[in-house]
Amino acid sequence: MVLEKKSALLEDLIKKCGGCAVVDGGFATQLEIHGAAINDPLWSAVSLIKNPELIKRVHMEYLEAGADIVVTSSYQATIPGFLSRGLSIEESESLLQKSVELAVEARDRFWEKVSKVSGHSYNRALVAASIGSYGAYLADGSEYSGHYGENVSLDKLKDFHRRRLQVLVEAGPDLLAFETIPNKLEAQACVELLEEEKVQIPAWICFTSVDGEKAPSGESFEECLEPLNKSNNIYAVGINCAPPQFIENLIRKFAKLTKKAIVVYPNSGEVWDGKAKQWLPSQCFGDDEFEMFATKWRDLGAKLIGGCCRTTPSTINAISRDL
Ligand SMILES: C[S+](C)CC[C@H](N)C(=O)O
Ligand SMILES: N[C@@H](CCS)C(=O)O
Ligand SMILES: [Zn+2]
Repeated sequence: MVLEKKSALLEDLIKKCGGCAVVDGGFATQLEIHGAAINDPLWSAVSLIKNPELIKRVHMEYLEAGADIVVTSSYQATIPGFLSRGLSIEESESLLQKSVELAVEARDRFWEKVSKVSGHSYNRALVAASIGSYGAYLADGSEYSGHYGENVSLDKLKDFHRRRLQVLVEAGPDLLAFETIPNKLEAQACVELLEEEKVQIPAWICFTSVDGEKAPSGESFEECLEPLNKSNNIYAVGINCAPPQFIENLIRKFAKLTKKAIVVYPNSGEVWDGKAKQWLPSQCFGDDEFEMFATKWRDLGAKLIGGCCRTTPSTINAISRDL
């Protein structure tokens, strides 16, 4: 019942937006633009320790740009990651909770401000708690390979995700955003966990893709979507942090494989070098191209559209104007 009410909130937002809501853009990218040093095993989540005020500022910038959904700073925030930094379990859990609080505070402050302006065109945004893949935690680029090795079982992945999920859910986000999932095993672990934990918050699960056809593991999306299609917890499925030129084909593919809403928020087209920990120049798309792409993606049926790494508030502004 609670799950249905919360899903209705998202459904209403999509309706208010005319059928397609705008997700924010590269969170880590905007932190870096403001000078944050994130070459760190915790990547963007290091800012939860070092500069929480900057996190709030970045959320505000995406809201001002027109994001209807803001994704929290918890992508690479994990309890084992914080523990290996010398933090206690209590401190680690409180940072996870803080990631949701910062986004909720930004959303509430922004909404209070714009509500006073007559004729504004904003919607009250929703907060999606980011849950990065196991590969993101490994910080070795394996969210783009999907190869976790033979020792990584379904149970191990569930154990990895369980406590963080509980803490994030407890913090009260509107949605859960599983990001850069690279294989079927992890997608299945996430779905089973949502059921086992009786989570009453709708979720989306986004995969990466490095060839525009399959998940990074080489598994077909037909296989990967199979456990998701059966789950009431999953509101939307899609792709994040893959190059934008793959998205049209992938939406067409997903539309044949699922009745779930489709969510897409690609990166700029640059490619992440997991060893060197830097973005390699590649075919890279700017705001004007994103604007054109977004119309196409909406027309193909995507209900949630935004940007991921190397996109900025100006990208989101272009998408928002367009949609
Ligand atoms: C989406 S990738 C660019 C995030 C960073 C990666 N997990 C790492 O730590 O190297
Ligand atoms: N939402 C994440 C990126 C996922 S690839 C972040 O920017 O921290
Ligand atoms: Zn990304």
